[in-house]
Amino acid sequence: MQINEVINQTQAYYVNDNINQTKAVEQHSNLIHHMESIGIEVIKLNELEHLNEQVFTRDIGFTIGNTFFVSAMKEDIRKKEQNILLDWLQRNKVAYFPFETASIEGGDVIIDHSKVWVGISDRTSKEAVAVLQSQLPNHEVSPIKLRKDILHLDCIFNIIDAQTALIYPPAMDSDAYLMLKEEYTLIEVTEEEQFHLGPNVLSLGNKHVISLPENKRMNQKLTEMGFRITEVPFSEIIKSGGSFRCCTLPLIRTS
Ligand SMILES: NC(=[NH2+])NCCC[C@H](N)C(=O)O
Repeated sequence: MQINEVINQTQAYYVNDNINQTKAVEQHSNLIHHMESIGIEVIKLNELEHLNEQVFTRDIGFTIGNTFFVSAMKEDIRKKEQNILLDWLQRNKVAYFPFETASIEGGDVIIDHSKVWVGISDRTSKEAVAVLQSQLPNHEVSPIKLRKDILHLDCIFNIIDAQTALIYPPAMDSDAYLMLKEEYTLIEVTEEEQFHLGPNVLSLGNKHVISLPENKRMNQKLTEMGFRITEVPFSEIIKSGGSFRCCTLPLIRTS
């Protein structure tokens, strides 16, 4: 994992410093270890050395109800990741819906039962949102316009239990913010926490959340609200623009 080709703002910031690969691999293994230790079955796709973004598996697809949607990636380097996913889906006989035209990436798709929030970003288009809505007649798919410098919706918004969400309001359209405020108790993160991808925690259910040790204030606030925080170091991986949510892709949703 390295920053060779800059495809987002976080990478632009860290490109000279770049990624300590040994440390990145160690941090990623540690995340998997934590997940397995609480009974999550982790499936790893084949890794290809030259696919530097492959760790961000969240973006290549998403499950809604019983359907697995295969994303249409915007960046060429990431399109190559899809072959490995398609091969796995076919070998395991998992049916899927492939987005073929307009681009959409899983980091922009946040699912809450019958509500689906989709970031409109440089990576995800309005056209794709319309296709998604047509595939999901029993869901309400709502677009959320993101500020230009924001990569994906999950960099600024994440649902962590039935009624609570983390949010960085300045980076989204104000109408969308008001809509989300109606739905959730919103915990606002600071600019610095957003820069460190604070909202991109991994929510494991039952108020258990995996978060970065750097985001002390945010973690403390969550703890006070009754969440159980496991701090997992991920400093090398976030240099490429994604954190815990981006590095995971749930395959089964019960609702
Ligand atoms: N779900 C996410 N926020 N993913 C982050 C992906 C980061 C990756 N370097 C990219 O630019 O595509």
